[in-house]
Amino acid sequence: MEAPESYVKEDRSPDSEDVFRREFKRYKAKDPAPKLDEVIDFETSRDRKIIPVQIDPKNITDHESLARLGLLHPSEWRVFGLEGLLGFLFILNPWRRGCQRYWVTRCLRDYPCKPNVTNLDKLQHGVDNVWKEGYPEYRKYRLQQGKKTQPKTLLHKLRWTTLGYHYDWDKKEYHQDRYTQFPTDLAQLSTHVAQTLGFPHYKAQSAIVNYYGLDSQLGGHVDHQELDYSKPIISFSFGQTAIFLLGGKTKSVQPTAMFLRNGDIMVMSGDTRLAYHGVPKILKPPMAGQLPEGLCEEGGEEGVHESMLPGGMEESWEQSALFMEECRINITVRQVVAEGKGFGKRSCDDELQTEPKRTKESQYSTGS
Ligand SMILES: O=C(O)CCC(=O)C(=O)O
Ligand SMILES: [Fe+2]
Repeated sequence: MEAPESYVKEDRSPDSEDVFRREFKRYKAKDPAPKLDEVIDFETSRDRKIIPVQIDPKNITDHESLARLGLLHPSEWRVFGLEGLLGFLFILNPWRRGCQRYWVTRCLRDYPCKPNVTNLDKLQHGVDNVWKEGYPEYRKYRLQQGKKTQPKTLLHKLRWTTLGYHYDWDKKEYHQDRYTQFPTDLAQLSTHVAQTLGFPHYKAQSAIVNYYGLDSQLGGHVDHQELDYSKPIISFSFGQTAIFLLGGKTKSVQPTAMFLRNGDIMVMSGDTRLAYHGVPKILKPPMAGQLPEGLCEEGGEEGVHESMLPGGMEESWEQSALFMEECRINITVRQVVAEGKGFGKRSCDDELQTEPKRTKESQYSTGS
């Protein structure tokens, strides 16, 4: 698979003039830039479609682990649903001070290392440690910005990393043998978030970490290759703000546009587990080189796991910060197979029947 210059994994099916696509194009447009007044903003939560959600205190079983992973006590989380989108949950930046840096650092420095899989593997000789090999050149590029003719660097070309069961983008499937150990910290984070939101026994088995530049998009798609639809997709956003479109089971459903900002967590379950979604735009920061507030915070709160404290990251953060000035990271965590079931059988036959018509193109395509 060739890495696209601009990250467009866009749907090119014949019925392309569908509502989802129309909205995608509208938000993607540069000139004129779209009006953003209809984009749902959970920060101000003014839209009448927004429904506040109460966490069931019975689900808060291990707030100390959540704290160690960098999250506020769930009683402080601001959780929302959206009218007409059953199973969708939005948690507005529930992180403790300074704790997002840890996850950003993991996504940049550690998760893209071998044996995990990245889009760069097929690009060239194979890169063992993308950050280590790519950062010096990237830094030089950024310091010389203005010379637009300069070719993009290796780090600019990093588009995704897969973890756990590695999604095969060519065959468009997971395979039981394409597996490397899922990172323990991310598994803990996902299972604790899932448990708190009422999804006990969640198994984080696979993740796609997406890296977006300021000109990147992710075309409309449904994540339907997992074999257990009864388990949610949990999405963690860091860095620059995205406009996220969440539609319905077909592309004829008018999608809802919302901002996904640094620190926000989103869950797609129930009806929205198989909904079309995509990212038509990353918003440029108000001032060039501006980091989201949460990434400027220095942490050091009590009860946070030692490895998450900035002490161990001080030197490296300066580098990560430079990169995050022009980047958005999203991690989507998935449970691929139901507990006790193998790869042979889909565990939710009911959902299978209601699955949307799939075209080859409606899945991830590289856009190249
Ligand atoms: O970047 C996002 O918010 C969405 C990512 C996504 O949909 C995916 O990786 O399947
Ligand atoms: Fe997705």
